[in-house]
Amino acid sequence: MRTLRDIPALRETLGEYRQRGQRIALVPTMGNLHAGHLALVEAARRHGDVVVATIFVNPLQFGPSEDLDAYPRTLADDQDKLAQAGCDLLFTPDTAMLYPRGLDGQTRVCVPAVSEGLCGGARPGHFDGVSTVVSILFNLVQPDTACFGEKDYQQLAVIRKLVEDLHFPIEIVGVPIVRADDGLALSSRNGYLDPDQRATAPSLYRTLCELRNALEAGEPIATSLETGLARLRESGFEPDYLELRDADLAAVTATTRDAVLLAAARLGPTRLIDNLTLTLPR
Ligand SMILES: Nc1ncnc2c1ncn2[C@@H]1O[C@H](COP(=O)(O)OP(=O)(O)OP(=O)(O)O)[C@@H](O)[C@H]1O
Ligand SMILES: CC(C)(CO)[C@@H](O)C(=O)[O-]
Ligand code: BAL
Repeated sequence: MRTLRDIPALRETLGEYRQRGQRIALVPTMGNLHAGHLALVEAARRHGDVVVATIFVNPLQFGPSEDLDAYPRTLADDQDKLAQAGCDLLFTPDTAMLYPRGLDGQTRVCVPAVSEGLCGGARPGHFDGVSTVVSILFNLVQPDTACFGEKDYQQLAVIRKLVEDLHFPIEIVGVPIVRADDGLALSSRNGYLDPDQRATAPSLYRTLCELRNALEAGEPIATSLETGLARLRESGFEPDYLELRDADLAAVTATTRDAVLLAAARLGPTRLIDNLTLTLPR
């Protein structure tokens, strides 16, 4: 696996792939890789002839009081994992390479509606930062396919709309959530949890499972969500949101069948997200 840090070298190598007629599958990440990321690489291998991963902790998607500085940076370990997983090329630009005018002068991409509420409500400007960096990566790599995790359900919806609205000729592949044995969705931020918090963390998933069962059995939505929120608080979480939306993240109506439960909740300073799809009864 090659690791490249600058744009001209990236373009040269991508040009060689294209000359050979190879289809390019992209896996954008912020590093500190775990089995969830490696599932994206596996999906990328199925969809492309060459896999290009990126590691960039994007300052544009972090709020001023968020964990940009603390975010784990583990490049050597990530390189080993990616090479073993069959990644062909790793692009690891720094901030000056992607945003040469600085963050304030940077042109931004905003995907309306779907970026609002949920994580977009709790993290103002977050999805503009994601949409901007993903657009830059799409323009630089010009992949045939790009893989994103369903753990970041709203992010995946934002990127699908971005690709449609900006006419990027890229197939977006959503990859199912990879969980620990106790159900906790794998996340780089799980590393912030102390042992007690790590023992509590799976109750986010357990609460979503209980709620899904209640909703699929026809329990009323509002009271089920209230019970779920109370359960999270009893477990020690401070919820940002717990919502039921339709599969496209629009409000649920009387005719909605395919729905998704989405939650973000804090355990101490650590913010965890998770979601579960379900089918509402007729
Ligand atoms: N458990 C998981 N299962 C499937 N995909 C995942 C999982 N965790 C992360 N991903 C996906 O990996 C990609 C890169 O995510 P990122 O590098 O932010 O990792 P992360 O573990 O989600 O970190 P964070 O703690 O910042 O949310 C995203 O498309 C994300 O949805
Ligand atoms: C898509 C992404 C790599 C953009 O920085 C990031 O939001 C992530 O890791 O999910
Ligand atoms: N996994 C999404 C990146 C973020 O939380 O900033």
